[in-house]
Amino acid sequence: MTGSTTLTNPTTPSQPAAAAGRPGDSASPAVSFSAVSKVFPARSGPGVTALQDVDLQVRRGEIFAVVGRSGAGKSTLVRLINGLERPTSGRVSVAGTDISTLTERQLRPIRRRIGMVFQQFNLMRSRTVVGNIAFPLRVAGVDKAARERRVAELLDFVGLREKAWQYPDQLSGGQKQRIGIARALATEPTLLLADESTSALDPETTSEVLALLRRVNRELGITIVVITHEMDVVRSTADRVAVLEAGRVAEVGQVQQVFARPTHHTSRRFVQADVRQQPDADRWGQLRRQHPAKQFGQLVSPDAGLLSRVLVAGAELGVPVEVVHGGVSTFKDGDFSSFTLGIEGPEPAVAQWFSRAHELAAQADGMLTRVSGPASGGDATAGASTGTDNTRTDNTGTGSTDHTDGKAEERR
Ligand SMILES: Nc1ncnc2c1ncn2[C@@H]1O[C@H](COP(=O)(O)OP(=O)(O)OP(=O)(O)O)[C@@H](O)[C@H]1O
Repeated sequence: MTGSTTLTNPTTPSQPAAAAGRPGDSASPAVSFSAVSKVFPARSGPGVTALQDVDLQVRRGEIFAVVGRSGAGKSTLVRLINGLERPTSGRVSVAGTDISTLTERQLRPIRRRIGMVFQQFNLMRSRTVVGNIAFPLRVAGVDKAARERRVAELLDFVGLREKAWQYPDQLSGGQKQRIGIARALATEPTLLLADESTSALDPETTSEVLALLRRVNRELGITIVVITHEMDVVRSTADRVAVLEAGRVAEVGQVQQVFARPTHHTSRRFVQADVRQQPDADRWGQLRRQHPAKQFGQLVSPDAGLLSRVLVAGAELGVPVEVVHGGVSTFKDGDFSSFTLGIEGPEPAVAQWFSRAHELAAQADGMLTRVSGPASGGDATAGASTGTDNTRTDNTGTGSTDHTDGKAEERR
């Protein structure tokens, strides 16, 4: 039995290099969408535009998340990557091969290099765990001895060897998904598509499955595209994220960057739903009642050390600054801090502190937004986003949704 990280390839290496995503083709991205639109014809009328002018590149070796609300076009995007749908216009390439015009037969070796993990696991109830994992190997024509070796390796990798002869109905949801992942890895894919792979699981089991996906990426070097509507999945798992809104890419970037400075109103809503460290409307009201003499600033940054630097700047300028709300969120490769600060003192000194703190925040790839005015509740994430103009003051404390949306549209 080999160790958990030394998975071998039982399939015959008959696929063309570009399709398989093997070395020699290393310059091309794992997946590339160029001006892709997908329109589903309707019985009458213009049809449903599921994706419109999508330009995206998934880099080799990364975990790339696609987040969007129901109907945003996430599943259509996945189905275009594995060739189950064809673009109405534009080009979809997998490991450098344009798959938009390939026949079913030409698509087969490419699909073999793409593993799929599903929300509802899609295990065959009539087959044992071994039978389920071995199934794609049977289809690929792998002989019995190689199949058995591979299944044993995969069961070790996902830590479920003792379940080998059980049936799916005898497994918990998390175990089913780990078997689903083992099956997806059977033919040694270079790309894994995880479509809402944790949506049916409780939070603890979700963490286990996401940890397994991170191991698949780290130890096996497999590129992963994670489709989700949950920002905490993005935060804890992905390197980069694309936010889909009504079939268009609203925003794409490094996960921490998108959390720190979401530039589109849809991204802001997703971030806001996840970053609990920012006060909601009730908490804003409470803060203003507790600190009637204070002004407020919202400090966000991937650098947790920024907080102490802005506090020191306050001490140097004789402006008392204190943390009144906030905390640190954990990401795949680091942290993201969000603190609400209460600032007190005469206006020239406070303005001087804001100016200095803005500079410090910019140096730390973070952002400080000044929040003041009537106690009308707050929307700190939206406020933070408007604060890309560092000199701005959010006088409503609500993030002025109309204004921020307008800004975001300009930036698209
Ligand atoms: N085969 C189809 N025929 C017609 N319309 C479709 C088809 N597949 C998807 N659509 C439409 O395309 C749009 C995008 O659907 P898609 O399933 O890709 O979204 P989604 O983001 O995956 O949503 P969900 O999270 O609910 O699964 C929706 O308006 C949907 O109704």
